[in-house]
Amino acid sequence: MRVAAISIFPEMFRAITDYGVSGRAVSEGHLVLDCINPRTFTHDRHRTVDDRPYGGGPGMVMKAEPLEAAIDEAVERVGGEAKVICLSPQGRVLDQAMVESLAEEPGLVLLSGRYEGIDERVLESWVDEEISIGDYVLSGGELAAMVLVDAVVRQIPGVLGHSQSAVEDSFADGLLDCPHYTRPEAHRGSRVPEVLLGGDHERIRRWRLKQSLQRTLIRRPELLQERELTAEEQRLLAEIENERPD
Ligand SMILES: Cc1cccc(C(=O)NCC2(NC(=O)c3cccc4nocc34)CCCC2)c1
Repeated sequence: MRVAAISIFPEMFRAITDYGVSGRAVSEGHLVLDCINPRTFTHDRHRTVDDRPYGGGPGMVMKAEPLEAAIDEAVERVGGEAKVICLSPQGRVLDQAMVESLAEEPGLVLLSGRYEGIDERVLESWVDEEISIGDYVLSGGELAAMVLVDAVVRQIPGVLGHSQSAVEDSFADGLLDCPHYTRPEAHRGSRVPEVLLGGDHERIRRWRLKQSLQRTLIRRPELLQERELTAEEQRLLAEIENERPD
């Protein structure tokens, strides 16, 4: 997958190109990430990318011209058929279904704002979709762009080893994760659940699924509303309901 990230802080993207799963995806060629700085497309002495807002008010607004030139370059780098996404608090909040859909795109251009935001004419004419990673105030869109790339790159075949993708398959479909444990068996007097110490893999699978269902029911019940439950999951939920203290 080819991605072009537009940002006045391109070095930030080293966080995903140089580490972990996304870093390996880059080194193995599953992901090509170009970072494009709108400042490259300024022509004044101060390389201005922002200016004061019409209508007054605090802060600055990112100028349309440098951003549009950067988007043009980005679309070319990505190879023409690119979906142009602006990471923005006004966007649709990212979820796993959107991640899986974005992973099907041949190329993505990700625009990250700074200051108070970007000139609206860029959104109107050049941006296909605005996406948010959540309802809180950030200093810029770069971390959001990196969250999106990290989530999307895990969907690319060959990026995750079999074991990791098995984890993805079992729980990425809308449940919270089960508890995880590793050595030692007893840590500060707290022991690992006996079921995990035996070798009964079917019993372990069922225990983990029940734990995920229980956590989802307690912490994020709304996730269960949206999700088809298998017969087994319905049985386990009934067990959980019966075991719940009144
Ligand atoms: C709830 C709320 C209301 C009004 C402004 C802001 C806010 O944070 N404004 C600042 C900016 N925020 C983001 O870009 C941003 C923020 C949050 C999630 C995101 N997902 O993608 C990009 C995101 C926008 C221009 C520069 C950074 C937040």
